[in-house]
Amino acid sequence: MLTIDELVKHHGPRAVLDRVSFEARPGRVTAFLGPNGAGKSSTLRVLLGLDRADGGRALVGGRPYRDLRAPLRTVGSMLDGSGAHRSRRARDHLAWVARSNGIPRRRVDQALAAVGLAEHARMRVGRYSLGMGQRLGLATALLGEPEVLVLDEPVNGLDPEGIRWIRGLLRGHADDGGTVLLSSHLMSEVAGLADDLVVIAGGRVVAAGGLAEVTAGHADLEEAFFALTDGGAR
Ligand SMILES: Nc1ncnc2c1ncn2[C@@H]1O[C@H](COP(=O)(O)OP(=O)(O)OP(=O)(O)O)[C@@H](O)[C@H]1O
Repeated sequence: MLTIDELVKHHGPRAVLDRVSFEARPGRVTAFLGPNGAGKSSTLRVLLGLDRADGGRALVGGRPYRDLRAPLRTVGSMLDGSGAHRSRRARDHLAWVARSNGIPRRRVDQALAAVGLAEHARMRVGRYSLGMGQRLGLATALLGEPEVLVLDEPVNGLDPEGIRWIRGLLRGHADDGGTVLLSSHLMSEVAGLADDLVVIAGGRVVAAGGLAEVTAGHADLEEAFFALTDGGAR
């Protein structure tokens, strides 16, 4: 369960988050949608303890991220690709992350297999394609078998087969009772995957609810998105 409650964030005099509130619930895939610069990454950075809010709260299972005892075993995340150094081999990177979070070493190969990188485990990350880097980022998120997944633009760089694969993976996680929050600025990416939508524009939540609820009265998800975000130009 993720709870974002009246979150406020300023950069200089500008409010980039203006009392943002929503929930992402277990057993559901929640898509966090908005045009470029809407405030998606800013929200996720506060949620994951990478940035401080100027007001409000962001909670993972009822606690602020910084209070989690074993964060990667509670919430797996992916922001900005794999997070691994280019000179590192994928397996060594994951082993290091596992060690730092008290995660059993056997999880390294399991996570690599889960994202289809078992055969490239010893390759240096600098030689990975964009899509392979995304898969490694996901392996890192899955490493601690967390209940919650928070993914910023997870589909970036994936080919159609990769997109289909990640959809199945996230669907399976939610169907097993997990909580999935993923951000996207592309409607087509989340159509057919998300159960719930949160639409943000100009730092404010402009719609939130079930897929059918948010898209009611619009021809499709894309039409709803443009209507809710003033064509993404806000
Ligand atoms: N460190 C910073 N200093 C100043 N402004 C910032 C900073 N970080 C973000 N912003 C501004 O905050 C606003 C929200 O940015 P954010 O990255 O959260 O948007 P986003 O919805 O994730 O967009 P995108 O889809 O392009 O990733 C933008 O106008 C951005 O320029």
